[in-house]
Amino acid sequence: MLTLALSKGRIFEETMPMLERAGIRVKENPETSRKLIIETSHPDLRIIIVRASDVPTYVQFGGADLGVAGQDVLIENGFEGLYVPIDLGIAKCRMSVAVKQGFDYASAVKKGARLKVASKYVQIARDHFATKGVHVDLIKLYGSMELAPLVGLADAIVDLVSTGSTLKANFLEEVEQIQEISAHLIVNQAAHKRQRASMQEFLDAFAAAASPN
Ligand SMILES: Nc1ncnc2c1ncn2[C@@H]1O[C@H](COP(=O)(O)OP(=O)(O)OP(=O)(O)O)[C@@H](O)[C@H]1O
Ligand SMILES: O=P(O)(O)OC[C@H]1O[C@H](OP(=O)(O)OP(=O)(O)O)[C@H](O)[C@@H]1O
Repeated sequence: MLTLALSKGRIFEETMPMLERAGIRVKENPETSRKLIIETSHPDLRIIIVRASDVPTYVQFGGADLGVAGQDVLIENGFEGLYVPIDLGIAKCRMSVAVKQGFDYASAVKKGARLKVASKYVQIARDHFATKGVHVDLIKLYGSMELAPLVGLADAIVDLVSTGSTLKANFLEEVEQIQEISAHLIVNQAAHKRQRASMQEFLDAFAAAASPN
């Protein structure tokens, strides 16, 4: 039996069609069921439902053999113990820097100002500003990052952007794109070595269903 870790919401919704293309049906809908372990129509595959940011942890420590996680979560978590074989091309968005409309980010950077940056993605933010040579004070948040510049908590945020409508609704603007993000299949390295044959069927199914960039 192999265990696949998924998070509720867009990762689950966008992974389902991939499994269905391989003829695998999931027996419960996590949006309506309270169950955290869900059987599939495949006798050798079950799904566990965890927080998006916990998917790499479950896979890394063997609580799951496989998982689907965004690159944002992977970069923040680190890749230790993980094999990342397939860019699934789902949950596509980008990691960006955003500021309050009217804040002159370019000249603040040019002047060498020290910026207060709020983000859930502190590792990505730290690396980005270090590469640019910009001094920042990082403020770790767990959600609603868009609020931080509006109430004076931060000059800028580092967050995911897709349509841009969340930024627009909160009078923010995207001033820098850090990187494109999509969800990847991740595999426990030890499980991959041990169970290569039984895993290959699922790796092939995901590879066939993936639509990478
Ligand atoms: N607006 C978006 N459009 C497309 N993909 C997105 C968007 N926002 C996030 N994602 C991607 O989908 C993944 C899962 O996002 P989701 O919103 O389900 O979890 P989360 O709320 O960020 O995680 P957690 O519950 O752990 O805080 C993210 O890690 C990211 O890779
Ligand atoms: O550019 P947009 O299309 O508006 O998407 C961007 C929003 O999407 C993500 O939030 P998400 O939708 O995951 O909100 P949630 O974490 O509250 O579910 C992200 O944190 C942004 O707030």
